[in-house]
Amino acid sequence: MTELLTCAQMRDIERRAIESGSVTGLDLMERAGQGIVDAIFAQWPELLRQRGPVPAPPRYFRQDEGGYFSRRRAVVLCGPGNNGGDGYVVARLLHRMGWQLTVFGMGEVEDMPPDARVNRTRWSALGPVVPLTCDAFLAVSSGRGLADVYVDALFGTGMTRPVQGEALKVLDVLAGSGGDDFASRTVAVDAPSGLCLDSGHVPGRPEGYGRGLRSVALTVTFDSPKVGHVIGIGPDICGRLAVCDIGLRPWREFEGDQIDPDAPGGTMRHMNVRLSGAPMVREGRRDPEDIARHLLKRASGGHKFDHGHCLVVSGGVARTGAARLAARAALRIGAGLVTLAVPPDAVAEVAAQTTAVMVREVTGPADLAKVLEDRRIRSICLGPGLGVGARTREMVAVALEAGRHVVLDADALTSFADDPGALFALIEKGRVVLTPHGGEFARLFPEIDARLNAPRLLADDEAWHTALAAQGGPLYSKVDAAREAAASSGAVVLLKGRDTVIALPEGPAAVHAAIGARAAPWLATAGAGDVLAGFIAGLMARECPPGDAAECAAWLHVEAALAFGPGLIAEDLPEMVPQVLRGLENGDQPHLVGQ
Ligand SMILES: NC(=O)C1=CN([C@@H]2O[C@H](COP(=O)(O)OP(=O)(O)OC[C@H]3O[C@@H](n4cnc5c(N)ncnc54)[C@H](OP(=O)(O)O)[C@@H]3O)[C@@H](O)[C@H]2O)[C@@H](O)CC1
Ligand SMILES: [K+]
Repeated sequence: MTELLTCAQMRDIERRAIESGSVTGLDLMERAGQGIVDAIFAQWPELLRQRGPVPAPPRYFRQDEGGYFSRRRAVVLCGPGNNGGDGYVVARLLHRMGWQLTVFGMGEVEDMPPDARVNRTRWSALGPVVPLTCDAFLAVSSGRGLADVYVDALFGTGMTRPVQGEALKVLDVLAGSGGDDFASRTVAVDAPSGLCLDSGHVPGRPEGYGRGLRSVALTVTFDSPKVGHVIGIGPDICGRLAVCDIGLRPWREFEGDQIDPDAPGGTMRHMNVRLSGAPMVREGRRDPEDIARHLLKRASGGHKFDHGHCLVVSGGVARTGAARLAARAALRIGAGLVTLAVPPDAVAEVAAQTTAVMVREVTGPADLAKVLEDRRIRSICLGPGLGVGARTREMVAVALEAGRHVVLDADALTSFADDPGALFALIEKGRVVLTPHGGEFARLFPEIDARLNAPRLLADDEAWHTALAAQGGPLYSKVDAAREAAASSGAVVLLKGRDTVIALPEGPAAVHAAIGARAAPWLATAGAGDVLAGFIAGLMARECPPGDAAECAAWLHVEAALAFGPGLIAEDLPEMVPQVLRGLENGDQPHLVGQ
C-alpha cells in the first residue's frame, strides 16, 4: 500500500519541512537533483561507463570540481519554476561527472522562485542557458545526433494551465512527433511536463503530446507518487516511476483519518488516497492484503452461519448467469452460506447449474422482504442480470430498507437513472456499496460526470482549486468525482476502471491501479464485474466493513486475474481465490505496481 499525494499536499509537506528550520528549500532541491541523477544511472547503468576515447574538455569544464570528462551528453529542459530548478541541479551534477550538457531554459532568471534562481545562477557559472525554442532544440539533435539522456524539467506540480507556444512544440517533438525517439531516453522530473498530477490528464491534450500516448522512459517523483501518476493517462505516459526519498518523512506525520471539510486544500489528509498493490509505506487503514489474510482465519469449529449468509438476487430465466457468478464469488471469498433468490420460472435453470449455492424461489419484492426476515442474512447483492425497471427498483428498496449490507451493481444502478435521488434517499450510510462502471456512474451522477469529462472544469471544493481556477487548472479528477459521489449518495462508491477509485462517504479514498506488474488487461471480460460484486457481498457477509470490502475485493479481483493469466473468463476468477489466499498464507509477495 502506498500513500498517494495531491500536489497541494506535497507543497504542504515541503512548506512544513522548510518552516521547521531543519531543512532549506535549496537542500530539498539538491536532494531532488541528486535523486534524479541516481535514478538515471539506475535505469541506464551503462551510462556510467566511458564511451570511446575521451575528448578534450570544453572551455567551461572545471576540473577543480573533481569531475572527469566524458563523451556522454545530456539535454536538460528547464522550466521557469522549481521543476526547472531541479533540472539545473541535474545539469550541474552531470557536468561534475564530465558530461557534456546542453541546457535550455524558460523565462527570466529574476522571475524565478528563489531556490530555482540560485540553481540557475550556479549553472550559469558552468555553461550557457539557451532560451527554449523548438528550432534551437531541433538544431542540437540534428547537429550532433541524439543525446544519451533528455531531462524534462519544464513543469511539475506547479503546472497551472495547458502548455502552449514553444514549450508545447518542444514537448510534441520530445514525444516523437518528428519521428525521432527521444522518449526512450527521456527522464521526466516529477511528471512528463504538462501532465496534471492531480487528475492524470494533460490539459488541452487528452492523448498527451506527440502522436498519441507515448511514454517517457522514466519519471522520478519525490517522497510519494502523486495521484496523477496512477490515474487517467498518467500510467501511459510516465514510463517507469521512481520515487525518490528526499527526507520529508518527519513532516508528513499527521493525525486522523478524516477530511476536514473546512480545511484549506493544502491541509494534510491521512491516508485519503492510497494505491493498492504497492509497498506499504505507513500504517493506517488496513491494507487489502491484510484484510484478505484475516479471511484465512476462519474460527475453528465455527458454524457456517458464523461466516455470514449472503443473498444474491437473480434475474429471470436465461438471465441468471450473472447472479450465479456473483454467488459463486461470494462463496469462494468465504461467506458461510450463499443463497440465490430466483424468480419461479428460473428456479429449474439455476438449480441445474449450482451445487453449493442454495436456491430460494422469490416471486417479487414482498417475497424478498419475507426472506429478509431471516436475520442471519448479513449481506445482499443486487444488480447482475436483474433487469432494468420498476421491479428492480422495488427489490432494491426492500433490500435497502432491511438494514443489511448491500452491494448494488449493474441493473440495480441503471434502474435509478431517471431518479437517482430516490435511490440515495434509501441509502443508510455505512451499509451500501455502489459499483458503477463509467456509464452507470454517468447515469447516477450526471452532474459529477459532466465535470469529470469536461476537459477543463475544476474541483471547486478547495480553496487552492478556486485560486487556480482563474488560471485554468488543475483538472477535476476521478478521485474528486468518486469522493463527491460517495459524499452525495452516502454509499461507498467503487468507480471501476483500470484506475479503480474507491471513495467512502466520510472522505477517504483509495486508488486501485492495475498498472505495471498489476496490469491485467484480460480482466476486461464479460461477467468480471458480477464477480467483483459477489466478492464485495461475500466479504460484507463476513462482517467486513463496506469500504474495506470494496478495497479488498478490488485487490483480490486483480490478484485472481494475474494468477490465472491471459485466457481468463469470468468463471475462472472465483476459482483462483483459493490460490491467491494460499499465496498470502505462504507469505508470497503479491504483485506490486512498481515491479
Ligand atoms: N514540493 C517539494 O517538496 C519539492 C518540489 N520540487 C520541485 O518543484 C516542483 C514544483 O515547483 P513549482 O511549484 O515552482 O512548480 P513548477 O512545476 O516548476 O511550475 C511552476 C512554474 O511554471 C509556470 N507554469 C505553470 N504552468 C505553465 C504553463 N502551462 N505554461 C507556462 N508556464 C507554466 C508557472 O508560472 P505561473 O503560473 O506562476 O505564471 C511557474 O513559473 C516539483 O514538481 C518538483 O520538481 C523539488 O525541488 C523537491 C521538493
Ligand atoms: K517535468
